[in-house]
Amino acid sequence: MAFLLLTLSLVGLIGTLLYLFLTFNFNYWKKRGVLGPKPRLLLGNIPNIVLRKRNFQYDIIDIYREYKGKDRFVGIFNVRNPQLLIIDPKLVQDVLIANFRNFSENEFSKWADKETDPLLGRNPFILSGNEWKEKRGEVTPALTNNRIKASYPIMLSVCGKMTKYLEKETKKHIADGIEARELAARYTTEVVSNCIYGIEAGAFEEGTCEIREKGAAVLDQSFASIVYLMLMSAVPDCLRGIFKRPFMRKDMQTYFIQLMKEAIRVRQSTKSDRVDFLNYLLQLREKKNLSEIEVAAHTITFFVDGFETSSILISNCIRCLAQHESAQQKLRDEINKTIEENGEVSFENLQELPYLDQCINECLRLYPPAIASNKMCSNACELMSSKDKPIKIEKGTPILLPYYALHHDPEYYPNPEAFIPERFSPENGGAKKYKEMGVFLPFGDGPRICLGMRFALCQSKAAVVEIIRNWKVKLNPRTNPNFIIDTQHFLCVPEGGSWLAQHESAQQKFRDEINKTIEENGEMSFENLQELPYLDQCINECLQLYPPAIASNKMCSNSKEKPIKIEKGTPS
Ligand code: HEM
Repeated sequence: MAFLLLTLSLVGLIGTLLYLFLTFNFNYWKKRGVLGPKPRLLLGNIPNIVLRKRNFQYDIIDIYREYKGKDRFVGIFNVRNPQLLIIDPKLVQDVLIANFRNFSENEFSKWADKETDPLLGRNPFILSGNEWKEKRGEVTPALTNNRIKASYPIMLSVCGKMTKYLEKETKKHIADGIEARELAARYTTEVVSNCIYGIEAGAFEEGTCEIREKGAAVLDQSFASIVYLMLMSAVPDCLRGIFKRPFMRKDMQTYFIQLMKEAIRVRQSTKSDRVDFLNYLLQLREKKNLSEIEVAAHTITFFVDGFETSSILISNCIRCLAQHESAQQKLRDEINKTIEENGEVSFENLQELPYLDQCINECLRLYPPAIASNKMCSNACELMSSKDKPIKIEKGTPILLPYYALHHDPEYYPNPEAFIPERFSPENGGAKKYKEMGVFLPFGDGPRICLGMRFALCQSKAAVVEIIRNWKVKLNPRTNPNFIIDTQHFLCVPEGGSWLAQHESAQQKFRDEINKTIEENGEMSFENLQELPYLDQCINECLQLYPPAIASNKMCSNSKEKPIKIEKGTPS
């Protein structure tokens, strides 16, 4: 009995201590005069990090909507940890640009470091202070316009491989069609392998592609890691070191270091002088005497920050165009006109195609791959509330910038759920207008703006051009037409995927018919020409769509009294 009483008292004591630990901070924002929803025990204000009934970002979007107009920011809790959610776009700009000195760190830097994560810990996204400046400074020259231009022919050659792959796949008649993100991931894997390591990944070949699998695994693991680190926010700062674990598995690190070594070996043995990323890294290694780990860390940046984000942009853009046939046709016309005039879509053309730019921007607005940005206060400072009351922000306070919620706010974007590329037309002020308002942030802004933005836009635009010029894209019925952010993902990925309806490109089907005839008969005889069924169908469809004689002007040749009196000579 005494033992039972003792056990019960102990359980009660532990329960009470745990309860106090989890809730003692719940008046943190109230004490500072910051508005905010009441947090729940264990769940805080972002319950779906734990419950996983929907993507936890929807919890944040709901709070944004509820508190918009009430103040410039909201005080919320992640489990028990106070965070400041910014609502006013002017304040978002302040955090990113004007007041950068006080918000220069990403919250992620609390969780990863060079000791636990030798490769990820050297990524500019994670670093802070002088180390961040140094590493960012090292990668920046590798992504100049000239280097991206030098990579453009490689991107075009990967585009060609993608088309061949699609031609093969469409003949297989898979009931569900082709999943757009899977297709785009093959493309970005091949581009990154070629541009960064100078080696072929074989991402469009039959069977498994090792680089693709490893690249995807780095990020799959990251989702679990994000959930883990959100939960670990509940742990006091002084205890965090005990729970630190690497985000990248040891075998992955070894794989990517080996890959980089092999790439360097091949480059040096072929004495190639390709002006690409690897070439730049080799020069940098010499100049700064970089270690193996440091060089490998730079290559990993592309996999971690660029591979998945770009494939999401490409697949979401194709999805939007598949759902909006007239936009798709308008884009195809723009591409075809450029090819007609220049014989190709050059690197310069790609930057200038206005409708392509609008489609990409509208897709980045609707579905920004990074749904929100998690910053951290790096120096204690004050932020002004809407009533001009200064609020003290402590060093280390997480600051949440809700990119998706801003992009979907009807005050800035009327009819925000609709795909309307024309919002970004030059006549409407283009993307610049929204950037200046602080409401268009797919790549962030300020000194920590995405380093790979131009590379990402170039590879994504090249892929979209390639697909749209060759294929009429439609969604397979397996695709949920409503875009619901996947519960399992921390980036803007649709639940269930975007399945593209399979149909052969008319051009390819036509080419196959001609080749088959020549193969069988050695030539295209006069008789063959009359008999080719698909040629006949194409010609008829074209005549129906664009009859060379737009109308016919006939004349009544007999005067008739009934039923309608038509005088002789009346044109009809
Ligand atoms: C469509 C594709 C991409 C999107 C939407 C995207 C988006 C972003 C966003 C939102 C940030 C954080 C900005 C902030 O709020 O602080 C970021 C940072 C970053 N991105 Fe990207 N990104 C893309 C592709 C790439 C690529 C291809 C690279 C390859 C190098 C890259 C490298 C980085 C790096 C290194 C950072 C950290 C910069 C810093 O902290 O100084 N990104 N990106």
